[in-house]
Amino acid sequence: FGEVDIDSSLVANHSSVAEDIVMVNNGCLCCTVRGDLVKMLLKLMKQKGDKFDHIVIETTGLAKPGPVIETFCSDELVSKYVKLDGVVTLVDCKHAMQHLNEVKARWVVNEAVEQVAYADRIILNKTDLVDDTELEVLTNKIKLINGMAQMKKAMFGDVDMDFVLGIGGYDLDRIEAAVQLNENKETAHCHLGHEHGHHHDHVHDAAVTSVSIVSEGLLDLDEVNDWLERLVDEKGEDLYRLKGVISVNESTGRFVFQGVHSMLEGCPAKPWEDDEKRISKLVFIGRNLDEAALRKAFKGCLL
Ligand SMILES: Nc1nc2c(ncn2[C@@H]2O[C@H](COP(=O)(O)OP(=O)(O)OP(=O)(O)O)[C@@H](O)[C@H]2O)c(=O)[nH]1
Repeated sequence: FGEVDIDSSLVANHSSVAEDIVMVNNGCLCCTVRGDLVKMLLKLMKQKGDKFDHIVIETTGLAKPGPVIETFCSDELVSKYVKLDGVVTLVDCKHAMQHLNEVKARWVVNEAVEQVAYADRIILNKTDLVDDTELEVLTNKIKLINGMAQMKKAMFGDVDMDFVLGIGGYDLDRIEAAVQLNENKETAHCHLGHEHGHHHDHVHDAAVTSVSIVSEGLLDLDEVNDWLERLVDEKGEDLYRLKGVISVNESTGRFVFQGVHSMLEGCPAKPWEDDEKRISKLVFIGRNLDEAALRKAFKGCLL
C-alpha cells in the first residue's frame, strides 16, 4: 500500500493535469487501469504492428470509461500507434432504468450513468423484453444524460458494423455531424428563435446531464477560447465531453472544437456557404453542469 501510494504521489507531482489522478484506498485506480491498458496495447503493436484495422476493448459492466478514454488522449506512446475511435455503450433495456436510477453515496460513481454519458453510440438492446412505453421512458432518460450520442434499437446486439466501428467520435472534422444530430433531436420539441435550445436538458434527480446551446450570431473567438479554457481548467474533472461548431468573427469558416475532461482542442473548419445560416451549436456533458452559467458565458462571447 505504502509503495503504491508513494508512486501515485510522484506521478501527481509530475503531472501537469491534476484531474488525471484519482486516489482510492489501495493506490491510484486510474494509473492502474492505464498502466495495464498501455502495456497491453503496446504488446499488441509489437506483435502485430500495423496489421490492425480496429481494436475493440470491452470493459466490464462496472468499469468507469473515463480513465480508459484518457489513456488514448494522454499517453504519448499509445497515441503514436492508435487513435480512439469512439465509445459504444450497450444498454440492457430490461434492467438499465433500475441501474441508472440507483442512488449512490455522494462519492460513489454510478457506472451505468457514466457509461451512457461517455458514449458516442448507444445500442438499446433487448428491446423485445420491454414495451413501447418503457422504451420511450428509457430513451428519454438516456437523452437527458447524453444529448450527443446516436442511438439504435436492437435485439441480440444486432446492428450494422458501421454503427460501432469507424465512428470518428474524437475527430474534429466529424464534429459537425455529431452536433447536427443533436439539433435534429431537439427541433422536435424546441421553439426556434434567435437563440433556441431553451428546453431543459436536465433532470433534478441526476447529477450527470447534457446541456446544448444552439444560437445564431457571431462569436468572438478569443472570448470563446478564454471561456472554454477556463471551463476545462476549473471544471475539467466534471466535464466528460464537449463538442461545438461555432460561427466566429475572424473567419469565413466554421470553428470546431472538442474536449474530454481537461483536454480541449479546436481548429478552423470548412467555410460557410453563402446562403447558409450561421448557427453555432455546442453540447456539454458532465456532472453538476451549471446550465444557466454556461448559457450566460456563451452570451458573453457573442459580438
Ligand atoms: N430476449 C433477449 N435476450 C437477449 C438479448 N441479447 C442478449 N440476450 C440474452 O441475455 C443473456 C445475457 O446476455 P447479456 O446481457 O448480453 O450479457 P453480457 O453483456 O454478455 O454480460 P457481461 O458482458 O458480463 O455484462 C444471454 O442469455 C443472451 O442470450 C436480446 O436482445 N433479447
